[in-house]
Amino acid sequence: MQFPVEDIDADELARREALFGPLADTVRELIDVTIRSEADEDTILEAAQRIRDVTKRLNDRRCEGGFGVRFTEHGHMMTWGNAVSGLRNAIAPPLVVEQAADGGMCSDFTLGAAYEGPPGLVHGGVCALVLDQVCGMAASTAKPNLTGTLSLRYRRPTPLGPVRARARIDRIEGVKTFVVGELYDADGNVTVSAEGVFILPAWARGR
Ligand SMILES: CCCCCCCC(=O)SCCNC(=O)CCNC(=O)[C@H](O)C(C)(C)COP(=O)(O)OP(=O)(O)OC[C@H]1O[C@@H](n2cnc3c(N)ncnc32)[C@H](O)[C@@H]1OP(=O)(O)O
Repeated sequence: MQFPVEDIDADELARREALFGPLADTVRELIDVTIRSEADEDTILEAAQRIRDVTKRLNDRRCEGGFGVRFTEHGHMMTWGNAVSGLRNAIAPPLVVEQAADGGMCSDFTLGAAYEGPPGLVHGGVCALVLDQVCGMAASTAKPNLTGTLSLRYRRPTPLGPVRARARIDRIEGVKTFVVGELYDADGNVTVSAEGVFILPAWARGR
């Protein structure tokens, strides 16, 4: 795995965040309204054409593959393509994950129409996606641990709307970090609980 270092200072980092963050926010709104719009046919056809035009312009210059995980010269990590928290990723809810008082990780976020599975409810795969990220971050505060096994118990449906995710380390055994986590609905009920084994990969040992 490559982790490129970009030769940019804090001002340039802030400039890029202020440029690309609102673009992703706008596209996220677009995704939501693409699902929910009840505009007339002409409006929909015009919108599709305009989106094609602007997509073509944005495509003129782009990086190869995904964004990757990049660092600034001062060690700031840019996970801007991340599917759950990426600043430039419009399909990310996005999650802002913070350290909780118990030393684990916590995030409050909203899952709208783009994350639906059963009517009005969050898709089970989206619950897994979010918990993988938050459990992975709890496991990776010191070293990069990859998901080896993630076991989920779907205890009750997760309604679309405000959701909380929490995760913390249960124990560490050699290269394996065992993590537990939960999703909560707006009333504070646990909807999904997770147990994960996160592994410090062979290529990262001794680094
Ligand atoms: C900060 C950002 C956080 C982001 C979080 C997002 C989380 C993610 O999405 S990560 C991406 C999804 N995960 C992956 O793609 C991982 C794919 N798998 C792999 O790369 C490898 O199989 C990997 C790294 C898990 C293990 O490979 P390797 O490093 O060679 O392990 P290896 O040396 O064989 O085994 C080490 C130990 O782990 C155990 N182990 C290996 N694989 C697994 C597994 N899948 N589940 C449980 N335990 C495992 C072994 O039994 C061994 O245990 P012990 O030390 O007791 O003998």
